[in-house]
Amino acid sequence: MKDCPSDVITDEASALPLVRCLVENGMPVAEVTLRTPAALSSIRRMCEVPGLQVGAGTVLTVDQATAAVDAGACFLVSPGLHEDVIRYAQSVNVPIIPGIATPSEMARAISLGLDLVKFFPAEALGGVRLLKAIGSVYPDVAVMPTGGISPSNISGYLDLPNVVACGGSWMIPASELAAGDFEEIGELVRAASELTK
Ligand SMILES: O=C(O)C(=O)C[C@H](O)[C@H](O)COP(=O)(O)O
Repeated sequence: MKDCPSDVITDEASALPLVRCLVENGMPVAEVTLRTPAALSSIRRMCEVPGLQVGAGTVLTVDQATAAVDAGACFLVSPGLHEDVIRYAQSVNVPIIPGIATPSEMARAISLGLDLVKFFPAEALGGVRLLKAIGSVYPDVAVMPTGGISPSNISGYLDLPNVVACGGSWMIPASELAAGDFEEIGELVRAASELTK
């Protein structure tokens, strides 16, 4: 099964019910983006619950990376190649998945010792067509596309041999999360995890 992590939390009170909802509906990995003041405390609370691997996303600086690791994040995700963040993650042995958008950035990622990158923002860049072309020349680097992925286009990505996971926020809509509608979120999560089997 390829995993599909996701995404933004604005209120740490949502963290624990969200973890239960993700785990019960077959989602073993979640990325909490560091885009809200509640992100770090949410990561901390989510990590207390077994059954879910919680990572931090939108990690742009070494300070953020350090805080995320201190909060318990077991992987880090960045939108681009932040070399100081990559070196920090490597120095503390925490998996880092930085974003690449071109063959040159892929080459740079390889020279930094990476064998897993994010392809971001996937749909805006050219989607499956561009990723297939990049994968044909860098087949040994595993890729996690994110950005604009949805139930209508995810299978095209998952079918590519170098794609090991996809990320997306569609299964946790902000309005449902704010309203605490974990029934609806659960349905979307279950449907998403079915898509990856
Ligand atoms: O900044 C990062 O490190 C990220 O991981 C970005 C997220 O992957 C995308 O924001 C998800 O994109 P959507 O599914 O289109 O909402």
